Amino acid sequence: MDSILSEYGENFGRIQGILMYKDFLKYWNDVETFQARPDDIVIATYPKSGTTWISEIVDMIYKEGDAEKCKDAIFNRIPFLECRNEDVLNGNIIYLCRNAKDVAVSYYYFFLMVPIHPNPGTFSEFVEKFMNGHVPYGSWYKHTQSWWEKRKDGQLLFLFYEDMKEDIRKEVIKLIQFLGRKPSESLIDKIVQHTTFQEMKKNPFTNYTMMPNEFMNQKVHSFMRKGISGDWKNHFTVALNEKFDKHYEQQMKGSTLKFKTGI
Ligand SMILES: Nc1ncnc2c1ncn2[C@@H]1O[C@H](COP(=O)(O)O)[C@@H](OP(=O)(O)O)[C@H]1O
Ligand SMILES: CCc1ccc(OS(=O)(=O)O)cc1
Repeated sequence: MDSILSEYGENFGRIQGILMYKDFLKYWNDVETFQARPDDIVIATYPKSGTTWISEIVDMIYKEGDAEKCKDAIFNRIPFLECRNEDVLNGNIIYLCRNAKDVAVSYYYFFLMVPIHPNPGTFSEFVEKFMNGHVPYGSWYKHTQSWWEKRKDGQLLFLFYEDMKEDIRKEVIKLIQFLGRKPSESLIDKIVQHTTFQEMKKNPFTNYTMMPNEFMNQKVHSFMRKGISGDWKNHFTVALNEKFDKHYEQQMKGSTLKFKTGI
């Protein structure tokens, strides 16, 4: 066992070198051999980028804006398909990404509240792990860039959390159109209203309160923590920010993928 893996403990393993929850590895073969149908929709995200938010919006589109039909835990309505062989992926894909600094902040608090994780240490120690990809799902830099390159293949709608924060109506219209539906004002209104941070925070089907405390301890803080862009400014010191930016430039060199780092 390598030193990173031993720090994470028995509930973690590696797949293709990437750190992963062991429970997700059990069915890895099924994940790899999964065949999407052309009318399937796959949502892809790096953790803490707004997976729950985009999932609720997509399900509301499918349920034609009827929130009554969305009354089951979000992870049952939109099940996780963690990782798979992209070559056989012929369904439509929605990729949602979020700037690295806010993801690192959100991930840090996720480590603190979900006891399966090792103690993340100080924020700056955690950021070091994040920069090295020593977190579940591995390197944010590789994840986002590989999906950014795939957008050219078509069938992929690439969205940004920051754009959703800035103008949710615009992004919801893009989603409705991508899913081949008509963006009526009434459908957009219902979705926008139902998926605000405040609504999703109090909705037991999206706020993960259905999970027992032993799995997710919402006494530490709620799963729906802040839901803002730019919270990194409250966590990164000037020195840490400079170090992060330097590393970021190296990792993203040559990439045309650009983020808004705070609205
Ligand atoms: N409706 C919404 N609007 C804005 N942010 C939302 C949201 N629903 C969830 N989020 C935020 O998305 C992050 C969780 O992402 P995921 O679902 O991929 O785990 C959390 O970020 P914060 O920890 O910064 O608050 C959470 O608050
Ligand atoms: C700890 C299990 C778990 C749950 C949810 C995850 O995804 S996300 O952060 O909501 O994107 C990842 C791991």
